[in-house]
Amino acid sequence: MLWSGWGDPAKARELPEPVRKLLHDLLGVRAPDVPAATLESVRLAPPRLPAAVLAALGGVTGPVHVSTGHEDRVRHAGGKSTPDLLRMRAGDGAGAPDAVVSPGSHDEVAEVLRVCAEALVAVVPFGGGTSVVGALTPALTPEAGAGFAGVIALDLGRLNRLLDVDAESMIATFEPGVRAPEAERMLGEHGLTIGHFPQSFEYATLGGFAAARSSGQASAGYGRFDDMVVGLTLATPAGTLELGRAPKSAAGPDLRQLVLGSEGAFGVITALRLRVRRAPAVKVYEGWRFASFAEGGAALRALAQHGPLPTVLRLSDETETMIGLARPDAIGGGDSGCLVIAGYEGTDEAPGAEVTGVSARRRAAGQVLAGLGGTPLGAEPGEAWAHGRFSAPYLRDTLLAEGATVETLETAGFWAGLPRLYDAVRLALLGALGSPLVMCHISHVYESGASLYFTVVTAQKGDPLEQWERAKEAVSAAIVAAGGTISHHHGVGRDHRDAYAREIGPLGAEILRAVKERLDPAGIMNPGALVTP
Ligand SMILES: Cc1cc2nc3c(=O)[nH]c(=O)nc-3n(C[C@H](O)[C@H](O)[C@H](O)COP(=O)(O)OP(=O)(O)OC[C@H]3O[C@@H](n4cnc5c(N)ncnc54)[C@H](O)[C@@H]3O)c2cc1C
Repeated sequence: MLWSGWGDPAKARELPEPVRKLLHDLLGVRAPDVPAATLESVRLAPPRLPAAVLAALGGVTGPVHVSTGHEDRVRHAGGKSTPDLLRMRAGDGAGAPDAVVSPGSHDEVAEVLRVCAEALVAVVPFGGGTSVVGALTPALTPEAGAGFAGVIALDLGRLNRLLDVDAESMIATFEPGVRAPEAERMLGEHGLTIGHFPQSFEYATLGGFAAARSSGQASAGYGRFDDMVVGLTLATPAGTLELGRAPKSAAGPDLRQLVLGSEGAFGVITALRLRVRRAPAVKVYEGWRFASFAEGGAALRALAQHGPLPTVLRLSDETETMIGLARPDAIGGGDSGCLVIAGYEGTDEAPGAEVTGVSARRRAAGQVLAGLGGTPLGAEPGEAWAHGRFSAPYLRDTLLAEGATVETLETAGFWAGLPRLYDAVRLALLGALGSPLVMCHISHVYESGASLYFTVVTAQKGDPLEQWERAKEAVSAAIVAAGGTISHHHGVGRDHRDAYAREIGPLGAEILRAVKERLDPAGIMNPGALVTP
């Protein structure tokens, strides 16, 4: 992973000429005066951890799995939000932990937590490091500086095994540090899939998906990640929680839901039992055009409420369609109207395929889309989307280097309130940034509502971090005021913490604090994330 950007540097993307021209002519983007920092030049505070603590941690994991090296600290200094990348490009390593510790088992995790609680060392569980909500940077917030002897990143990369496949119950048990492609490869050997394909698929881990309540591009067919977790193990400073002994239960509130989305603030997920599906034999993706976002939205709602649901269902608004963002390999060559991508995964061979098979669902969904004003565009847009589905984030690095800030943000609401939410976010962004390019799509649908996912591109003016923070504040306030949730799938971290507290109200925030105090009495777990200290 590129330390100051996204992904494999070999996959870096050139900016298509029409996009470059648009940026310069329409948005007034100009290349920054100062070149981006090199890894070696990133400024870090001297590591604070006392030698005795480092020795105790090394005694748990083996000294080779405790690092205070410059590169390790830089690589764990934050996630991959645009502010994180701007800080890295400016050589600002203030978010870096004092050490990176890599445990190899649940017991080692539990023991590291014990050592850290005793020595008052803050612990940041670190999966793939792809958080976009400031969930990995406690050192940047005053509450983490105060009172702690230091901060460690607890890198879960060594917990990378598939532990068990129960083919009868269709459950796979994983360690949390398995990256998504590796999880799919291992399950593929059993003819199975998780079906979770977020845009961060190449680098994010299963533990991170659970801890941040992630949702993937095929959520219409496979569900959100939190729907897939049937059981888990959580190591906390107060002991271990084992949760989930049946697919559903009426035995009181479901404590799994307290762990899902807990973002390392309560403990460390050390094992996950996931509901899995048969790997699809057939995958078909296609495009449809609607005249407007409202008409396309009505068609998606009909599919969500009355079926049949495609596996992938995504609707771009007019601006996103015009730019061609759903087809990142051909960006700049967009079209008019609003593009829908519908994908169908499964088989045509299994019993009942005449109703639930790929062909049957595609035919029936096609009738709904056509009946509600959609024009079929055939396979080409669908295949272009599938081909470029993980490549858009690479463009962000190119845009940052050009002097444009590009960032994404998302929310969700009930169908009836969605148009108001859409307008509120757009207005907040236009008000805060002048004349940015604002694009939106719907890619997660439910019977009662959907998510809205915005991509914003703007010329950098003054300090780009401050510029974005102001815009983000305005948007968060607009989302809360318009009745949306502060996050459908990115999570809370530090960036959304205050808005989340407003969303759940003072009593809700107190409940969270009480849970944290019980599981993490010393307050060492990812301080400042999720829960207002
Ligand atoms: C380019 C890009 C595209 C993205 N696309 C999507 C998308 O399509 N859908 C989506 O849902 N998200 C997306 N994200 C956000 C991000 O990938 C998700 O939040 C993902 O779930 C994070 O996983 P991770 O392994 O990288 O976790 P990290 O970023 O390492 O950690 C995220 C949070 O979880 C905690 N954590 C990690 N592992 C554990 C564990 N084992 N136990 C306890 N806490 C833990 C961390 O402390 C942190 O608070 C995207 C991010 C980027 C940069």
